Amino acid sequence: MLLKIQNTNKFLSGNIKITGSKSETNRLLLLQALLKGLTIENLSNSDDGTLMQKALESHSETIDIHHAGTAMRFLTAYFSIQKDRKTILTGSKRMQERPIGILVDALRSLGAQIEYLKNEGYPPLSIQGTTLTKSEVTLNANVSSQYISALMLIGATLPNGLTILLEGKITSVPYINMTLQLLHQVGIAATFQGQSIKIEPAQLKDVKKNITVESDWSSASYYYSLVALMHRYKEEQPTQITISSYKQDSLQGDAVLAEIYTQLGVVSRFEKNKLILEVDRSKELPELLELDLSNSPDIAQTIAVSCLGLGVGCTLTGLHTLKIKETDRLEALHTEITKLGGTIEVTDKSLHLAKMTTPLLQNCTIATYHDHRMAMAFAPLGICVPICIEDAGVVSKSYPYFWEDLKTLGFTQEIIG
Ligand SMILES: O=C(O)C1=C[C@@H](OP(=O)(O)O)[C@@H](O)[C@H](O)C1
Ligand SMILES: C=C(OP(=O)(O)O)C(=O)O
Repeated sequence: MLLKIQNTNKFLSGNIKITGSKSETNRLLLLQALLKGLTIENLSNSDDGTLMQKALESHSETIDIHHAGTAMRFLTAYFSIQKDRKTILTGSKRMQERPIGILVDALRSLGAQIEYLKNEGYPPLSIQGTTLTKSEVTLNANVSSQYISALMLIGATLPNGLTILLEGKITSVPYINMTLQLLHQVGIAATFQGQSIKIEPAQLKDVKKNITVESDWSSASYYYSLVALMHRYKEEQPTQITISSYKQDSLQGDAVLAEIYTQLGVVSRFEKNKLILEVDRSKELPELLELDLSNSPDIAQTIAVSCLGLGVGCTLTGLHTLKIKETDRLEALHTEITKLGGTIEVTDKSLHLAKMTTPLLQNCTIATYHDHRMAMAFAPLGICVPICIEDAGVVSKSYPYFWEDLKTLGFTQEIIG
């Protein structure tokens, strides 16, 4: 579906309800499968969450998790400990290009029986469930934190618990802390200090616990971007978006958005569990925004596109994980920002966008490369120029109602192909 979107009113007001964090959802679903008695509210309605839930309920030998990175990594660990069960875990073409060797090596060193069915180091995997007998593992922590979270989630089921020793600079640290906090919430003792994580063994009986998932901050980023772009328009244009349900003490690292976007003229405040976003037109925008996003890689595309639309230059570093996500996000940003008239340079771990001084090119068609965040990151530019988004349905990976929600904010949408 090729979607042409724009917001000619230059008017932005509305209330948006976003469902639970997909990261928290997929951790809690796995813990629920191990613990029983755990109930979860405000689950993510994302494809990734639904696929995870179905995979955990399935009795089939072959399980296809499509594009869901967390499901692939977390379920590799989960099926490794399902004694006497054989599982073939596969995913989309892109998933078969996303490396998993570090996690497989770590699980094998603990006693897991995992074989590669196609390419060494990549899904699909054949997993023969067994009891993992060892209790200490060392792995490289600089490629994906999901490998570490996967081990943490099953750690308490091992007879002697699990000590995870991390080598190198740890990436996406808030996601590891999220896993740690959720383990604590379900009563599993765990610590994370320096380069070492320790999970105590636990009797995984009925926990009788109800957890309400906070809404997804990565999804909230597109509204921060929209409000920031209103900085371009005159004083009289009302701008207020309320999004719910959020917490001031979030487990999600992407909550750092609130702080980052103050630099781009967005003021956000809490009213109970509602987050109210407004534009601060008196804010003088920087010439250049410099950020290290190694702790919040999923908001890199949103921020780069906000800067493009606002005519702010940006240097984003700590982006080494972007090349192995749903697409090579650095290359994808390079191609699509160039189409709009921007000047951008990328390396394998950073990007630099020059301050744009000419208007954005109109009616560009943005390719999305099977990446939900490419579609959603570029959509807010519809407040500046008419823009076409290719394969718009791709948003369902994390935010299936994104286009409907955008419509309620006055965006017109026309399917043109
Ligand atoms: O653990 C998680 O829920 C996630 C961790 C991050 O991945 P990396 O650790 O691979 O950067 C993030 O990009 C992804 O969307 C979700
Ligand atoms: C990278 C992402 O997801 P995953 O790695 O879980 O596929 C994402 O949602 O941006």
